[in-house]
Order: sequence, then C-alpha cells, then structure tokens
Amino acid sequence: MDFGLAERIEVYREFVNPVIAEIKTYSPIHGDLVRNRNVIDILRAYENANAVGISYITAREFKGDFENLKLICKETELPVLRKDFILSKEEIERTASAEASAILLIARLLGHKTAEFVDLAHESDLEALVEVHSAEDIQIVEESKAEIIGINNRDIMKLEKDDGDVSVTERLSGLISVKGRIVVSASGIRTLEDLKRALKCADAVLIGTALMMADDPESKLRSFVEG
Ligand SMILES: O=C(O)c1ccccc1NCC(=O)[C@H](O)[C@H](O)COP(=O)(O)O
Repeated sequence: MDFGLAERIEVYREFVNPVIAEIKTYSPIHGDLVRNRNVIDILRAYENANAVGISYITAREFKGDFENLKLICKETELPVLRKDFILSKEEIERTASAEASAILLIARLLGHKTAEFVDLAHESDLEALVEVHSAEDIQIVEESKAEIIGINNRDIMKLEKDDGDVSVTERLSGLISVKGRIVVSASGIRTLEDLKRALKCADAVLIGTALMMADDPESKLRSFVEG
C-alpha cells in the first residue's frame, strides 16, 4: 500500500466523495448485518466501488472478530481502520501486528491520555483517528498529534441506541481550530443528502449500516462515492 488513510482522503476529495466503507458485523438496532455473506466478497464490492478506505469493528459489543481484521488487512491494498474501545498499549501493538493502517482512539475514553496514545500509535506506524462527540473532546484532540479527527454523529456510550445526526458534525467541525487535520464524519449517514451535508464541513464520511443493509453494497457505495 502506497498511501495512508489521511493522504488518500486528501487525494480522493479532489475527484469523488471520499467514503470509508465499514464491514460491520452487527448493529445493536438492526441485528446481524453480514447475513451469511463472505466478508471478502463485501470487501471486493467496496474496492470495486472505490472506497477510500475500509473500517472494521473488532469490539465484541458489535460481534467483531480479530481474525477477520487480519484477513481483511491481508486481502486488500486499501488502508484499514480498526475500530474498538482501545485502552492499552498492547492493543495498539496488536493492531499494528494485524497490519492495519489506522486505529480508532476515543477522546472521551482516553481523556488526558489521548495524546500519549496517539504517540504510541505513531510509534507502531499506525495513523490515529481520534473520535470526538463534544466540545471537550475537541480540546483533547487538539492537544494531540492525531492526523485524523472523527466526529461521531452518535454518542458511542449509548451503543447505537441513539439515531445519529449530521448536525453533530455541522456543530462540532466549526469548533476545530487547528489546521491540517483530516475531518471524518461518522455514523448515521443513510442518504446522499446526509453525505452531502457532512462533506460541506468534513473531508470524508464513514458509512456502515446503510451499505451493509443494501442488497447490492457495490452499487450502493458507488451511489455515495459518485453522487
Ligand atoms: O465509534 C466508536 O467509538 C466505536 C467504537 C467501537 C466500536 C464501534 C464504534 N462505533 C460504531 C461505528 O463505528 C459505526 O458502525 C460507524 O460509525 C458506522 O456507522 P453507521 O453508518 O451508522 O453504521
């Protein structure tokens, strides 16, 4: 792989709508999202539709499987983001050993340790996507060297029992004062209209459920990327 996630987003956004496509096993609201499909077939659909990167959730609350993360990383040239509730240096190293490109770090969970965890990720050659959901989180991420700021439109502590609304991205993106960070709007993006609203104030979007629930994930993703 030549480029990392941040760099690919920078390049893609000149030409198409940059979408990080998530291979999501389970939704606390919708249940099983894989429906007996092969995750590599889903990966190929996302590659064919020009995803800017791939996201995979390993967290057990979302029925993730670390072996699938390893398989996805082995099978694709696209940058892969691991999403989980990371609380230790060991989990950062484990993510790097799976050959992921980027790791999710959650400002609200890590608090004042966020900057240290970003540095640990960089020492393991991982890009850090630090997730924010409030003005306090933005202060925390701005004190770190995270190259990517992920605005979660849902409150992750509610484990997707809330709907998620792009208005969160609209509100929080205006509070980011440091320059040179890539901003990703994540969660609750269901329609092209949601995506277009998000991309007015973010550089990329991350979509899971809407793609996984589609009968044809490749054409669904293409409709977002080219819309
Ligand atoms: O975002 C988090 O903090 C998180 C951490 C660990 C597991 C899952 C987490 N969030 C859920 C997601 O990542 C969503 O699946 C993703 O943003 C896509 O959202 P949607 O398009 O609404 O499925």
